[in-house]
Amino acid sequence: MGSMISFGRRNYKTLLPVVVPRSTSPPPIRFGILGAANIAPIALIVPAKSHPEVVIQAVAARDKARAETFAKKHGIAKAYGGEDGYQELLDDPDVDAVYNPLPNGLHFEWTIKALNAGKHVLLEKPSANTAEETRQIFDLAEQKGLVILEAFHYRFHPAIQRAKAILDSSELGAIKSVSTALAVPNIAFKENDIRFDYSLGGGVLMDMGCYTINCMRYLSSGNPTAVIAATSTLQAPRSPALLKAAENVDRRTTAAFALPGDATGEITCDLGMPPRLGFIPVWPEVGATVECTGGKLEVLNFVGPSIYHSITVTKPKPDGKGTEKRVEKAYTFPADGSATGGRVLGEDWWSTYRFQLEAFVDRLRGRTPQTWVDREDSIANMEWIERVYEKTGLGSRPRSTYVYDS
Ligand SMILES: NC(=O)C1=CN([C@@H]2O[C@H](COP(=O)(O)OP(=O)(O)OC[C@H]3O[C@@H](n4cnc5c(N)ncnc54)[C@H](OP(=O)(O)O)[C@@H]3O)[C@@H](O)[C@H]2O)C=CC1
Ligand SMILES: O=C1OC[C@@H](O)[C@H](O)[C@H]1O
Repeated sequence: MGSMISFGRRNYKTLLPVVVPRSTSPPPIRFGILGAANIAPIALIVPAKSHPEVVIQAVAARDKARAETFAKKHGIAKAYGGEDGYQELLDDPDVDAVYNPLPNGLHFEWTIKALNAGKHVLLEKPSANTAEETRQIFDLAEQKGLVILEAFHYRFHPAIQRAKAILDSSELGAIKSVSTALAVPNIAFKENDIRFDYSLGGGVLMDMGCYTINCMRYLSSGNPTAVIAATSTLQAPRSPALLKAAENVDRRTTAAFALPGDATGEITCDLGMPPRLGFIPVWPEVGATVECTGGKLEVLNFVGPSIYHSITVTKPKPDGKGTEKRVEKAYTFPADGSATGGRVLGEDWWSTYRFQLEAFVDRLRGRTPQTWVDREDSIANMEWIERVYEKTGLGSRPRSTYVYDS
């Protein structure tokens, strides 16, 4: 009963946070959003309400009326729209940082344009269509002295960091295998979703697979040494009009990896699991399992842990007779400040996105963020996405045709 109440309280506060007063000195960082994307409220607009140093200043949409409606709904001062709307937002001197939640295939072009306009960028995952594009994005950001972050929000939450700390301690011994999964039922996305359009960088490996690869790499503290096998099931839209867009688009992909130290890795991602027996709805699957020489660690809901999660450790009993289980939750960082450089950081209702925003702002302000997803991490993640696509035979998503003067 108690945990039901805290579940309700936590999630209520996440969705409807108390709006805190904005800082005056220094003035808040003013964000502009490229596209009236579905994810923008959850990933930035709501988290910003409880951050005193952030203001959502502008939104741009291809359709001006859509931008205006979105701006009105979310209390955003400026709305840009039409053919030049995105660029006008980038050229706005009242915008300091840009959130880029465009379709994957447009991440490269609009992040390069944002950096060239002198804006810091919070960039949605996956960072681009290819590792080479990701490298160019980070090169330009470094050259310009701007902050760029691939929005792997779950990495900023205490839950995944606690799981990693258990693995890094001597408690469970060496890692033997890591498997990660992210799969949703076929009612989650419509057939015409950007995720099913190859020309926009679609495919489950890009969308959900980027998390499963990232989490596998994070928990195993390194990069795979090889893709052993990979298989995809293609998206098969019922509407003939969508067949062309869905060409080369994987709906489900599984892959097996060799990991350092003779360990193995496995990922599963699915954007449209069919109902069992054709009519029984299936539950989403969001988990990570790590088998170690001295036990097992399981993380339930590593992607959205602020909603609910569990970290389960199973290991042999000290007397060797059977196993014992321990279940942990980590909605906050340890009170002793051991994970946060001595400072008190966050609330139990902070979402992954709120923790991420804190880190992004810290970096912009010259403070040390609690954690970070750095250049090499983002590049390697794209590299392994491409290697899996190579193994499935589907090939990387199309390289951007955008050419800029570097
Ligand atoms: N961090 C997270 O938890 C999540 C991240 N994401 C990532 O965010 C990005 C957007 O996802 P999501 O919000 O679900 O997608 P949406 O389809 O809701 O948003 C994409 C936006 O892109 C704009 N756009 C520009 N050009 C095109 C085009 N040719 N076709 C379609 N849209 C276009 C649209 O903006 P306009 O308003 O101008 O029409 C639209 O609002 C993806 O990269 C995805 O991987 C998504 C969900 C969760
Ligand atoms: O968090 C997420 O879950 C659903 C996905 O389709 C989305 O793109 C991803 O970021």
